[in-house]
Amino acid sequence: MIELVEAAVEGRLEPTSVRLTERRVAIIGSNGSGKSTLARLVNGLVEPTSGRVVLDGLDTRRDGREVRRRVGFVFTDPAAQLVMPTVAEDVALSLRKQHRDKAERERAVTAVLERFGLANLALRSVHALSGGQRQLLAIATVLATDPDVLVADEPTTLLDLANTRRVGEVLLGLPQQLVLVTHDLDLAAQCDRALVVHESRVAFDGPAPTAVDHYRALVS
Ligand SMILES: Nc1ncnc2c1ncn2[C@@H]1O[C@H](COP(=O)(O)OP(=O)(O)OP(=O)(O)O)[C@@H](O)[C@H]1O
Repeated sequence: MIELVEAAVEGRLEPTSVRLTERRVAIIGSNGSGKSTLARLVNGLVEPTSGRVVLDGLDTRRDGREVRRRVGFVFTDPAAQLVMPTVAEDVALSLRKQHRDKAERERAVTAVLERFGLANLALRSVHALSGGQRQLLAIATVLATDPDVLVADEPTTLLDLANTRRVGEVLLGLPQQLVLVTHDLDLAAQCDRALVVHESRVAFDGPAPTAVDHYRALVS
């Protein structure tokens, strides 16, 4: 469970208290409203300047390292997190701690790539992938570490319609808890709960379709 207790980031997010237990939680709202700040609080990338953020009993400020091990983060631009020359090497890098044995690691890499429909691209340079393939790979490398929670910050913003659907389906179908910051209101509406962030505070929190309507009304 993710819990924010009066968690605030000065100038970016007013004191916010929420308990997130649903499997798929969307965060929507205008540019600069505080969505990324809220999402980054969850994995300790941003620390609260007051209040606290707790993940399954772990305080993000006190237990930052353990929190980051349990919470995977996917960025808008997958290039930011793909560091190895080939697709297979990139997945292998994120599996190096779980599988120290090389043969075992290679089997695990194959399994991850198959799960995401990337097996035929294993030897491809990460620079020679389409945007959608690259984002799927970024998600695959994060999930390879088996996090309890996945936070994705506008993961479909750079993608075309088909890839937005594909990545959306992958994310919404995950067994892990998902915190999804998105401007894609169709995607947000499919979540189990959505928060509307407006002018640095949570202006609405409830069922996702209702939250989408609330956001539309706010900006109309
Ligand atoms: N590293 C930072 N240091 C200081 N202020 C920041 C930092 N990052 C963002 N901000 C400010 O905090 C506020 C909220 O930003 P945030 O990135 O959380 O918004 P957002 O809702 O995710 O926006 P967008 O949809 O444009 O990505 C903005 O006013 C922004 O300028």
